[in-house]
Amino acid sequence: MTTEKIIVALDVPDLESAITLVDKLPQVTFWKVGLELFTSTGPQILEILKSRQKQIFLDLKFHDIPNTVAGACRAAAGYGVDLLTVHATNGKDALKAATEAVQVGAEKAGTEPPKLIAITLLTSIYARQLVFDLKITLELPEFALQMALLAQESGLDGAVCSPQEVTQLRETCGNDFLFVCPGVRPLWADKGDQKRSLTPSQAIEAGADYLVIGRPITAASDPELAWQKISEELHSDKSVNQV
Ligand SMILES: O=C(O)c1cc(=O)[nH]c(=O)n1[C@@H]1O[C@H](COP(=O)(O)O)[C@@H](O)[C@H]1O
Repeated sequence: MTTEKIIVALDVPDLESAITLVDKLPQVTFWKVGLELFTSTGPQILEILKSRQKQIFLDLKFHDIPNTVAGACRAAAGYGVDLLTVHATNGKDALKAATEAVQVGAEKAGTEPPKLIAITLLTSIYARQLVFDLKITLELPEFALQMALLAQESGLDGAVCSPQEVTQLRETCGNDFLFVCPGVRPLWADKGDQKRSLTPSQAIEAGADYLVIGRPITAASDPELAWQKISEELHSDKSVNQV
């Protein structure tokens, strides 16, 4: 297993903190820029990551009417990023429009289109919340599966799902569909707001193509040591890890 499958979530408030972290972790090849950092810095952070030859997951989780989602995807595809997110619950019309829009946006900018992936169900949601707050009566794994299938039928490249559901989703969607799994926690890390997590090696074993890991690395007192511990866990393929 290679650490190239780890995408580190650059969830920091400003450009200075982002650059400090990127420079502290030169081994990280794939960074995720999400809502906090992109809202704070705009595309400048993407240019900085590209100048350091990093792969970029632009996680803006678009959720809106088809025309608006398509416009946002067209613009985002122009940045030349590698992965881009929308919510599967946008529905089929918006997902199809988004799929076309990334092609158009990338072509216009003269760059490769990003792989477009859909959020199935946020990893911070647990089964009781799905029923009692969101009023969704499908069993949680079934709901996640239906959202992945909707994304696949709409022409997307993959989905974001919890590592707890990835095996089942992979079985149905097949190996050509990309699965990116956040909610990954080594045993020594705090779960925080993540409700459906597995350890890094369990997540890989379950069939994730990529793991997204943020705070266990970025909020650690020693991010380099945290990265090293996770890499060692993956290389030794052990899910049991000591502090
Ligand atoms: O799209 C995502 O990356 C995402 C989807 C999801 O269901 N759950 C989830 O945690 N994420 C993101 O993955 C990252 C997880 O960060 P940590 O909980 O700090 O490891 C955050 O940047 C979230 O925005």
